[in-house]
Amino acid sequence: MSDRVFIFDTTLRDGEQSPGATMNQLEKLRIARQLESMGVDIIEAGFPAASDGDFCSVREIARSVEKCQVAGLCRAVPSDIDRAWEAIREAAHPRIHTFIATSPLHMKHKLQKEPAQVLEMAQRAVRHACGYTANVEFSAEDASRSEWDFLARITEAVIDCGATTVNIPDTVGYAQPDEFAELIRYLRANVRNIDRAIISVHCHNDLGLAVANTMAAIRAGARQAEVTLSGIGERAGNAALEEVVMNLNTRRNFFEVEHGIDTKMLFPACRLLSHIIGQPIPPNKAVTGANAFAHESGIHQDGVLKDRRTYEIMTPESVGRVGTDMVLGKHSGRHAIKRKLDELGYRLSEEDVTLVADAMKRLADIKKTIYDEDLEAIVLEEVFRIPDRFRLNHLTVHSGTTGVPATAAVILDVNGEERKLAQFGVGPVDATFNTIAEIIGLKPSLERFQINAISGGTDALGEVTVKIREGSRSAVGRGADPDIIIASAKAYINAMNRLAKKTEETSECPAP
Ligand SMILES: CC(=O)SCCNC(=O)CCNC(=O)[C@H](O)C(C)(C)COP(=O)(O)OP(=O)(O)OC[C@H]1O[C@@H](n2cnc3c(N)ncnc32)[C@H](O)[C@@H]1OP(=O)(O)O
Ligand SMILES: CC(C)C(=O)C(=O)O
Repeated sequence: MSDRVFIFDTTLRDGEQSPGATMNQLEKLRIARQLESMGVDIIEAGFPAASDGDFCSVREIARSVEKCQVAGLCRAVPSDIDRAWEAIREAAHPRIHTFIATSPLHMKHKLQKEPAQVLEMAQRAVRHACGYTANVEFSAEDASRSEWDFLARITEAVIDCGATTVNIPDTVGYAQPDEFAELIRYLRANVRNIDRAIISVHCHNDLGLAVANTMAAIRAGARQAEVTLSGIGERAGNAALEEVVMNLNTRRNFFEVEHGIDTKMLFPACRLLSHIIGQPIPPNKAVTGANAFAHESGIHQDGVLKDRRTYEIMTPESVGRVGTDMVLGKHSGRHAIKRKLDELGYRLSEEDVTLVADAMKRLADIKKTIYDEDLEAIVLEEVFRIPDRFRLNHLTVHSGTTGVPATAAVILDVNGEERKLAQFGVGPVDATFNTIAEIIGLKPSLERFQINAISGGTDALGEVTVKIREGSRSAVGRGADPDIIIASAKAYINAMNRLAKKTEETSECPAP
């Protein structure tokens, strides 16, 4: 058996099924590029038959990603498979991923089919997909609640039809680690041709066991792990990529398998995702949470001061959380900035480094020390921001205790045309948002407003996240600035841009 575990990232497909985690095409492309430079083996880019928007995103990712395989998910029906192939066929390494449920519950009540019909559909689907490519994955949805004998028969049948990866999902997060490992061992022992395919697992987190089940399955012989950044996904989510990879790394002697991930890119990738979907990383999140390497109590601090290994089983540096002695400020040059970006896990083009360097100099004029978090906020703001239709040119706010309502005067660039207006509000943020909304001509409801200080001190960058909604469409936006009212305006405008982008994408993506 191979000692290499393939990392299959489904942030852009199952991850996007997480409530509130919708991404637009450009954002998906950015995540895909980050995954590619991190060394992910397969990117599941979406479900092309779901919508024209999904189709276009998958096609764009397939066109631009070179090193990874790009998978498109589809039901076991010919029209879905055709659509998936259409979307991924320009990829350097395309993969069709087709699935059908195999548990008695799903077959009887959802598919309303007999097991024999499901078996037949699975075989036909794999044969149909193999007509397009030799790289075909088959998933037995709800495998962990399926009858083992039937699961073994369908697995053997799809391998005979040409499937090269067979995925065993714990679709509803029901399995227990020992039991799931036993299932993998059972399939290895009872599927005649199992050596012709890679066994994959795809675990959900309904009982908080997604990573534990994935690790147990790898121990039992699974050689592909389906994961998402930060574990986002349907309901309680999927196994978190960063946790699975750091289990493999930290307990290398226990698992005795290799993977191709550059672990220094884990933290930046999760931060990028968090920025894009507007969902902060919980402080106690393993590997990437703010507290994951923090030591609060005296005995722990004493131990760490004497030898970090007493309470740290991995180093923050190994997952891309760096704190070096190189401090950036207004006198820093391009080389230092580039080196720091590299340490932080951002592999940027020369053009993007220039954007970051210019923004850093502007910030350094008003803030003496630029911390890593400040630089990261600049990257997210300057490089990973979608092209703006609305841009803030000027903002002045008056507020205080004088009895005069807060007033905001805003100059916005709207599609290249300068527009100005002043409005009142209950407070400075309300006045600013009212004015911006009036200029743009949209009046979305504000569902979330959150502000965090990025680094310490009263001159810290403030990072604002907002979520707005207009009818069925919602969008999150972020903005960072040492002035929290400006950060709020940037976040609101960013959300407005993303709301507008969502409308454009649905109408822009033509069926091929
Ligand atoms: C576990 C997972 O994460 S699975 C992936 C989940 N992702 C998605 O569902 C993607 C988004 N989905 C969609 O956009 C839509 O559901 C579509 C386009 C796929 C299908 O839409 P519709 O044709 O309107 O069907 P709808 O979603 O209402 O019902 C699903 C149908 O597919 C059938 N079906 C479900 N899974 C499969 C499968 N793997 N293979 C074949 N048929 C299937 C269902 O039995 C049902 O059939 P029926 O209409 O004969 O009762
Ligand atoms: C389609 C499969 C892979 C899936 O997402 C699941 O079973 O959860």
